[in-house]
Amino acid sequence: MADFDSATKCIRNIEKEILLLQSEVLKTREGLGLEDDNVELKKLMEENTRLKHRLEIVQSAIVQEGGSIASSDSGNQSIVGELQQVFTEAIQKAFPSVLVEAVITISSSPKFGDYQCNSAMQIAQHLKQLSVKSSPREVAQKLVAELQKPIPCVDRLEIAGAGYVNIFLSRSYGEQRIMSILRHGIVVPLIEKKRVIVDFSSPNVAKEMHVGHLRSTIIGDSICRFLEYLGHDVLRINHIGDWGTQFGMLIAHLQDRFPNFQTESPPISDLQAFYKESKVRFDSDEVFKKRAYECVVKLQSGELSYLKAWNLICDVSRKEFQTIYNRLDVKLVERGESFYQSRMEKIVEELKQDGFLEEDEGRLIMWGENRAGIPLTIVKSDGGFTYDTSDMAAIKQRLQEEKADWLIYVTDAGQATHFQTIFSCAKRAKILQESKHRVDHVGFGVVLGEDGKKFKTRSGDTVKLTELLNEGLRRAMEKLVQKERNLVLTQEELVAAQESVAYGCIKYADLSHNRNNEYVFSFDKMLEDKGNTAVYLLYAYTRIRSIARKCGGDFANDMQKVIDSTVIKLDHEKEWKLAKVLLRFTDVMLLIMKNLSLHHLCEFVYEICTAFSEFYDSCYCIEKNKQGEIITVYPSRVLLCEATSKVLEKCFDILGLKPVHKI
Ligand SMILES: NC(=[NH2+])NCCC[C@H](N)C(=O)O
Repeated sequence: MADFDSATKCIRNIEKEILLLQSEVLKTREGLGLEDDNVELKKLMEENTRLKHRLEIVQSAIVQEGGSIASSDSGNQSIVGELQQVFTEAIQKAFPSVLVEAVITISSSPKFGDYQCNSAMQIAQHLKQLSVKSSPREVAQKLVAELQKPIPCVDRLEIAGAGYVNIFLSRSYGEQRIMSILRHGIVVPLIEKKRVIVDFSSPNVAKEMHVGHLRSTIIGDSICRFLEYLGHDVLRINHIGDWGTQFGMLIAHLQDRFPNFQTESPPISDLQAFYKESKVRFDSDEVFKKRAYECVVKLQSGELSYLKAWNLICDVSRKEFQTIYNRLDVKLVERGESFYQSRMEKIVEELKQDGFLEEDEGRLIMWGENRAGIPLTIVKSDGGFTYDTSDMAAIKQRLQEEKADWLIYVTDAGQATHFQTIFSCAKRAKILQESKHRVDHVGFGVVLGEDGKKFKTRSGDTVKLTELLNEGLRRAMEKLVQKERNLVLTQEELVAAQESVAYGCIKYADLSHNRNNEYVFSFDKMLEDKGNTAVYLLYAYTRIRSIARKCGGDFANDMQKVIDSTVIKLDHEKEWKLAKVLLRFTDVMLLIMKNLSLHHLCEFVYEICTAFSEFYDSCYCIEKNKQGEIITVYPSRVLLCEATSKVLEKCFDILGLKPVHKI
């Protein structure tokens, strides 16, 4: 592994060098437009030749390093990455004057191969600009001619249509890779490890934790699982709304309702009702309102009995949130808005001093770069801080104190502008540096009911999450009983299956939709056992797991022995098709790294399960006689099942699904 890491580092350095050299070559080439008698021209041309020569040396070094990685038994490299590299090199050799990186896509139909390189058209365009006439098909031919040396993962290349290069994967390469998954497990893709802070869930104290927060919880947790799997150092932050003026009225109301709250814990079970009561008083009673404001000042100045009252109120919500997190198995570190109080004071002073704040009708506002969009309100006209202030203090704390390289915020898409402005202001204030930091606002659409309207109960109230999860459990059990699973499973197994299905389907329904779109919450749909649902996948997985068990002998008891003594052959079309899907795992991971959209992983898992079911329908893994006794077991196929279950397991882990042994 150490060798592997250093080889990758080396490649990365070389790649950087190449980029630098390429840009220099470009600059030098631009010099070619100078008049003939320009003395600089000769120098530049010499420089150009020198750089080109240097580029070739670096490229051949890359090929050597790349070769050593491909031949090492890491068994889990990105196929798209490898093809991209080989094709880009071929482009550079065949068309040295063109600076185009190869684009590799997955073919839309098997007749176009497994992968495709469609760069010939782009290259032809570039050549045209350089006054070289060449059709895309000719370009493709030249490219393929350049690719005569065997590429480890490729069986053959074909030119099709207007100049597409169809790439067919090599079966023996596929067999080796599947064997490697069995021997060494799935190797984590090689990427630079980062310190990432994911801000998600983040409900508000004393207010409803609603389906929007549930979406944030599910998506955020899955993103964390994904990043943790890749080996990043992840801090999961629950940025709860636990500060602000509403605490004034809550504390004032608490003092009246439970005067001895300091010694006896007040029995507030329904904090939302308590909130509503205090709000009614706040809106109708001037004396109460005045007292509420005084309470805020006392709380913010840190007076003990006020802090105590505040904590009591937060505790009620905290407990409610925690039961939801426990049920969904989501881990979070609470660090609410209150955490930033002193930091808000500090950053306001700094922003003032640096001249970033402007007065606007008594408020202090801050514009982002180029004064685009709407400005942040940093200080309200009454001197108070806002949501914007806390996010400015938070971004600074996360980048400077926590030394994060990457910040992710998971909230509804409605907050996109807020975060873009925060990022923009943080750049202006030199807190955020684009060259050093990555920031993402991971937005998502609203949750709708089956009627296409905002998700509400029949009576029009917000749906309580505890009740929603309870309904999930009830409906999951109904489904299991319908399938007569209660007759086969023990009580314990049945409950395990119920929880796995209920929470699994709620999470999966959310994750499998493109998060940018609104999404219709429907228990009926998510509990269907056909189609891209958790139920279908959990059943498929359990079925795959049971195959080895049914084979008995070493298959059931000592899989390692089978792995050590079997050579996988993927002769049947359906075996090969399934294997090719499995081998896309790394590329799916790398895609999600870019766009943090987990529906790609759901589509991938679904594709694995459908490819598996095609394989299982056409290929015997076990043959039985009429009496139902096993007469033949096909070890290679059983191993393909084993590899499939390994890949599925990883994906389920990332999606937060918990498969059960029996279902
Ligand atoms: N750093 C942040 N602003 N995180 C998101 C907070 C979400 C906010 N509490 C809400 O309910 O909408």
